[in-house]
Amino acid sequence: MGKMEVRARAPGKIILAGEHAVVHGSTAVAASINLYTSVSILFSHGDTLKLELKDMELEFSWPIGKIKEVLPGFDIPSPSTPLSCSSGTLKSMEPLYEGQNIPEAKIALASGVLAFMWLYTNTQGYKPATVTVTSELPLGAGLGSSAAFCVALSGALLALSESCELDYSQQGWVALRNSELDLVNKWAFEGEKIIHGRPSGIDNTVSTYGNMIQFRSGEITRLKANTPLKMLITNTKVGRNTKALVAGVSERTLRHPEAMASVFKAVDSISKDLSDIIQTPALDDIAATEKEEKVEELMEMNQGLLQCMGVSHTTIETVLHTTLKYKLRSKLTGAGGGGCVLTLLPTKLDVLFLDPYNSVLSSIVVDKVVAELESCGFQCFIAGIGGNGLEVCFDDNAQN
Ligand SMILES: Nc1ncnc2c1ncn2[C@@H]1O[C@H](COP(=O)(O)OP(=O)(O)OP(=O)(O)O)[C@@H](O)[C@H]1O
Ligand SMILES: C[C@@](O)(CCO)CC(=O)[O-]
Ligand SMILES: [Mg+2]
Repeated sequence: MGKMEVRARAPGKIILAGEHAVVHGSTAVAASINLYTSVSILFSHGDTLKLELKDMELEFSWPIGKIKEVLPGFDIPSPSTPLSCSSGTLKSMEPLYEGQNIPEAKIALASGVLAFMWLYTNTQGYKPATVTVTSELPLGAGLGSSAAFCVALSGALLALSESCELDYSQQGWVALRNSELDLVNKWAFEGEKIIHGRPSGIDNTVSTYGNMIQFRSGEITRLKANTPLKMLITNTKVGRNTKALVAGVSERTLRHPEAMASVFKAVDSISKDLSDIIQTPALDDIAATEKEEKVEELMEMNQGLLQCMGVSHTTIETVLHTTLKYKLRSKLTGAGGGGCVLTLLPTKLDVLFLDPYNSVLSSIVVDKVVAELESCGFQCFIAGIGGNGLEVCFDDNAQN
């Protein structure tokens, strides 16, 4: 007997080094953060498929007949065979959101809705259901909201399909087996392609498996972090979309192939150095401080190269200058063009974390820099780094 209901949650991420260059074959390093996107699916007996995006107060509803018309051929879904959505199929899916009145300001959501529809029909066919999405992640801000959405959705869909053999009696959040995570990751990548155009796969991979990873051309190395990194995250609140930024870097690469190849090669070395440093244990406080200084320097170098790629922004530059006044180094994270910036908080600042969600900072320096950044209209927070990846829950009573 299959299960009727499931919830899945997947984390967002920060990229410590290597964004954009990773699309062109360089190494990158990323870690999960403790902010999640959750998807719940409840099969129903009606003849509609509903998608509720709770945070945006948006609700989509399609008669099953309409879905069959637009996306024929999924009467027998094949959840164990990840399939790419061709550009022709994407085009033919447009009528699905045309009648749904997406407000102009939220039009970027259309690609997320199409990714949903592709993943749903491929794994569940035309079953009526209500799918509910909630997220703690800011959308389009560099923290991997698109990947967390695709991973949580693929996780929930596969957990309800025959390709997963799960023990439904388990209580609370449970992890899937590695082979199942591999399948979720492949499906989430297909969703990311619909949203991003040309994703490297790093975001969905770190969201699926969690912790910290080194990633190069689809090859994953799970890192054993021996360095506790504390990062301040500043959201410039300037909206942007990853697809356009990734395309912009590719165009620059076509115009200046040799120069950009050198930039990507430099980023590759930075990511590898960073990965080595993170994995080497520090034997005493002096060694720990030296390691942090190297991390800071590598972040600063990576930021310079991101500027070469054309993905910085005046607000990002403001964050860099503001933090530098306090001798703190920063770099953009994710696709740039606005979005979030990371600032390393060295342990010597003696930062105290009392609560992972509402972190209370004891450091005078951090208090001052946060106040100055917030006076510019930015939003600062500290997230836990390197936690679990995708988890699912069949326990109807569990709320969190
Ligand atoms: N909770 C969600 N519900 C529906 N769609 C979502 C959700 N989260 C993300 N998306 C889709 O992903 C898009 C944002 O993805 P985008 O890749 O541009 O930014 P990001 O993933 O937040 O940042 P980055 O890719 O730099 O890490 C949204 O416009 C929407 O289409
Ligand atoms: C900009 C990018 O490198 C990271 C976005 O988080 C795109 C990708 O790797 O898919
Ligand atoms: Mg994204």
